[in-house]
Amino acid sequence: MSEPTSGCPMHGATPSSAPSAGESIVAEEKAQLDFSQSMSYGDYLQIDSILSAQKPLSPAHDELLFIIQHQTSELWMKLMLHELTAAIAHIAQDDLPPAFKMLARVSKIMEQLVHAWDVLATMTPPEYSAMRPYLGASSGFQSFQYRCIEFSLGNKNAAMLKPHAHAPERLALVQAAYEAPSLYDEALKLMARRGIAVPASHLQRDWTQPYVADAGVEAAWLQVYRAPREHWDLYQLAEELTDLEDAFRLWRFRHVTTVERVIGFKRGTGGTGGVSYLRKMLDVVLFPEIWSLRTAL
Ligand code: HEM
Ligand SMILES: N[C@@H](CC(=O)c1ccccc1NC=O)C(=O)O
Repeated sequence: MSEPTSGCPMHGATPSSAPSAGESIVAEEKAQLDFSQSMSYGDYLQIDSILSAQKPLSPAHDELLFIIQHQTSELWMKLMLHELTAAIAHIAQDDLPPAFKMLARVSKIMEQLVHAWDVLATMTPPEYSAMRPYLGASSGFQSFQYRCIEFSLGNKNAAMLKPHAHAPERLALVQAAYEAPSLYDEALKLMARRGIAVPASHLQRDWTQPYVADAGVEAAWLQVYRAPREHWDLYQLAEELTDLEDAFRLWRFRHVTTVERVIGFKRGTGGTGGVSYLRKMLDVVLFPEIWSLRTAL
């Protein structure tokens, strides 16, 4: 078993012979204390493997923050993808109530990641500069789970497959998300199955191509928003998509702002212009007609 990277705060405390108040409470509660024969908390959660996965490369104090911030984000992204892929599958099967539950969870996870920036923003430019040289050419740009999320939400771009070309298993996952209909594509197919006219160009197409906004699709959503009671679940779906894109926009904004406060306008380790690239990403609109219909309503 590998050692955890940090010590327990109580390490070194000597137990006294008389039972303490805490010990009496534990005895009264009859909590199980012997785990030599049964599965414990750490066994079930694989805590040893999680806590041995932080391997700072620099002597900088703040590198542990940086690593944990990214690792926890990747764990939340794993759950997001789990929920998102299941939600897409449920929509494709006309089974909306579970999809609503899953999409609401995805939005809450995204909100959680928005708030997570507050922790990272405690790192100052000199603190980050101390560890940045150790990052080499690595960058969040190469996160395969992040790319799967972008693709599942319809932001398709073939160039984003390239950083995964050297790792066939990961490439296959990103490629699958790239080739599949996105959440929005499935929402439009659902709308057509419900008898609302959606342009054929948006129902059967090469799903690897970036989504192009369309007046006919806006007209379709307008029918829903002009008579919500008649199309309640499509209306609810559209509002859940709005929640999700709203939260994602906040995440992008907090990212670019944190990056500017930490590295200014330096180029990114991933090779992009840095803040200039991330600012371009603020212009991405995932579900365009869901936003434009509001002006037309
Ligand atoms: C001090 C903290 C951070 C800095 C300075 C930073 C900087 C950058 C920069 C400059 C880029 C552009 C790509 C490049 O050339 O490297 C980028 C992309 C990215 N970063 Fe960060 N980042 C930070 C924290 C984070 C965190 C906590 C996450 C959470 C997972 C994250 C996820 C990403 C992702 C997913 C991309 C790709 C975005 C896209 O392609 O739209 N970054 N980051
Ligand atoms: N792109 C960042 C480096 C960076 O933030 C990073 C490096 C390794 C793993 C994750 C990272 N986070 C987001 O890009 C930079 O240019 O400083």
